Amino acid sequence: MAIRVAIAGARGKMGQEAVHTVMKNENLELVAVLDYKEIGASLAETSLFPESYQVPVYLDLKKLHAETKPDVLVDLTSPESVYEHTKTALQLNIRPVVGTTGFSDEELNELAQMAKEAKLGCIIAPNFAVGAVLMMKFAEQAAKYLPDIEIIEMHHDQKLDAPSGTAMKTAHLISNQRPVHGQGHPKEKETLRGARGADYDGMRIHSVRLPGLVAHQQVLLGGEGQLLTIRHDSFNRGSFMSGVVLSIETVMEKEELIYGLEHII
Ligand SMILES: NC(=O)C1=CN([C@@H]2O[C@H](COP(=O)(O)OP(=O)(O)OC[C@H]3O[C@@H](n4cnc5c(N)ncnc54)[C@H](OP(=O)(O)O)[C@@H]3O)[C@@H](O)[C@H]2O)C=CC1
Ligand SMILES: O=C(O)C1=N[C@H](C(=O)O)C[C@H](O)C1
Repeated sequence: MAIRVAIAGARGKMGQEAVHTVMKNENLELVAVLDYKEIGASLAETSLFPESYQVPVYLDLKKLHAETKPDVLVDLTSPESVYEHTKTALQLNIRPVVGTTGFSDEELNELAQMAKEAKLGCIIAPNFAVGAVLMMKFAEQAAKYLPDIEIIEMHHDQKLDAPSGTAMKTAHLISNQRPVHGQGHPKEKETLRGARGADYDGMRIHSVRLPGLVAHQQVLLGGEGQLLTIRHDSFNRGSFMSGVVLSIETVMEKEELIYGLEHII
């Protein structure tokens, strides 16, 4: 039987790609989309999708659930709405697959507790691209040997959160491998605020936003007389789709929250 999928954020850059991916996959059925603006009764009524996409649009997740009974909610919305969507989905027995970034640690902990109590799968993946997951894992390993690290993430200029979820996840993985320590000269002083980037346990994160970019990150690991650079580039949003499908399939088999695609690939 096909997995019944609902998508929140279907009009967005990732959402549109995800809609096409689910529609084309015979093991998945797109039963509804969740929006927060009046865009018509069905996806086909928007100019974004073909006439054949007769997928109902809901403004309320509870109503969506009552009428279309999805197994999974894929969230590709905004940092402002994702926490409430995920919480409500878990309360309604819908398994969340979340690509939206911008969670606080407290929110992640609370959702993990909810998923555990409900024995419900929930996957939160800051990056669905397999190459990006490898980049993070390689950086985590390399940090044992080269613990002075700066992360440079580069994204399109429509991105709402900084640093990116991927940079935060990378820093989180690396921080398990290296002692917290300051980097650069102990007496260094910024003459322009922000010049040294954000500080994550002494590691520095720099966020670049430019038109033309999609999603790119490099991790710079410095040692005496040497530099290791680990870089990943997503050139289009198709790069994320195999991870979205894998997450939808896998979340059906899980009974807890999983944070990061590295736990399921
Ligand atoms: N995990 C991963 O691999 C990836 C994650 N992302 C993350 O996914 C999220 C979306 O990215 P992207 O597609 O580029 O962003 P977009 O801004 O292009 O799309 C977001 C869409 O969500 C809609 N939206 C906002 N709030 C709600 C709501 N409450 N209910 C339903 N829809 C809503 C927006 O509508 P409107 O514009 O009208 O406000 C918009 O159509 C971001 O957090 C981004 O960081 C992105 C790429 C890969
Ligand atoms: O907003 C984006 O585009 C992306 N967001 C995710 C993030 O914040 O890491 C994943 C990817 O980098 C694209």
